[in-house]
Amino acid sequence: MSTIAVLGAGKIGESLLSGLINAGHATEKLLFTERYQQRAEELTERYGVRNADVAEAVEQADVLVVSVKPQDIDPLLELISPLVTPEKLVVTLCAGLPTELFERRFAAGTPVVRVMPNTPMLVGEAMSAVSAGTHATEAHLETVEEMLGSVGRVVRIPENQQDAVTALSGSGPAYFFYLVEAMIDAGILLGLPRAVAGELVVQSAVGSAAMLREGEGHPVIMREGVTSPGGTTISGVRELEKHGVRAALIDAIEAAHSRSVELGAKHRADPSEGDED
Ligand SMILES: NC(=O)C1=CN([C@@H]2O[C@H](COP(=O)(O)OP(=O)(O)OC[C@H]3O[C@@H](n4cnc5c(N)ncnc54)[C@H](OP(=O)(O)O)[C@@H]3O)[C@@H](O)[C@H]2O)C=CC1
Ligand SMILES: O=C(O)[C@@H]1CCC=N1
Repeated sequence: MSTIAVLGAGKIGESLLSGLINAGHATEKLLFTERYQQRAEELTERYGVRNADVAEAVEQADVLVVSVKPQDIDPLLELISPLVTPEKLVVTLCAGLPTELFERRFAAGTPVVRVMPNTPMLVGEAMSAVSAGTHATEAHLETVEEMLGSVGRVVRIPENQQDAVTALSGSGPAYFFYLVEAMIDAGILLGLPRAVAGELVVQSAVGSAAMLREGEGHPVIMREGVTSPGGTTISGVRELEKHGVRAALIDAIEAAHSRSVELGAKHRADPSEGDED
């Protein structure tokens, strides 16, 4: 079992720690670094995982998971670049940041794998997409896939698709939660108690997700199955169309993509690559 250090245990770093522990990863084989002592103490208390300073984490871990905000990457790289050797595997979860940024900063030959996961990792239902950097081998990819496979599903993609994946499945849970929030508000408007509205909406979401996962048809076919002629659903769907909800979702995901490109632009060897949007 590899020793994994999470560098920056914020929301996604904590999701990973929690998901790995739930999946049976030994807590002694997990480490994390954090900026603030209070946050570090909370996490150690919650998960029984050891907080380390950066030097200790880099020395002791086989796999270094970089999970700070893209805006915080430079100071972290300053600290770890002199310490990381090519025997380590670096896994970056940072939106927008290309593997070549890490490769430029680390010792020649250091393997880097870029990953875009999502927070359902917390409950073992993440969707993660992985891309190998220049020096990452099949064995490195398999190590990452094994780690992420224990907390959800994993696909391999070319790195030039990572910004799109970030917008779609990285940010995706936020859009589903937003929809659920809005539907619960509608229940409240119609006079249902909040708890009842919440249960109705969440179970409807879970049931719909299960049908989608079973893959028994295209989402359009499943929606048609709910939409009785002259019935209630078509009245609702007409409002969604009138308000341009489909276009709004497409625009939202396109905007998230642009932001991912923008976050990476200043770190690319050729910054003009970020100018496409
Ligand atoms: N949240 C999500 O759903 C997803 C996030 N990601 C990516 O994961 C990364 C983290 O995102 P998220 O978890 O949301 O952000 P958070 O801000 O919650 O987490 C980042 C954590 O890293 C800490 N940190 C910053 N610099 C250092 C440092 N030098 N050493 C140790 N700890 C440090 C931050 O501390 P402080 O609070 O003081 O800033 C914070 O606790 C981002 O790059 C994001 O793109 C990828 C997929 C999904
Ligand atoms: O909002 C963000 O930037 C991160 C990346 C994908 C999900 N959360």
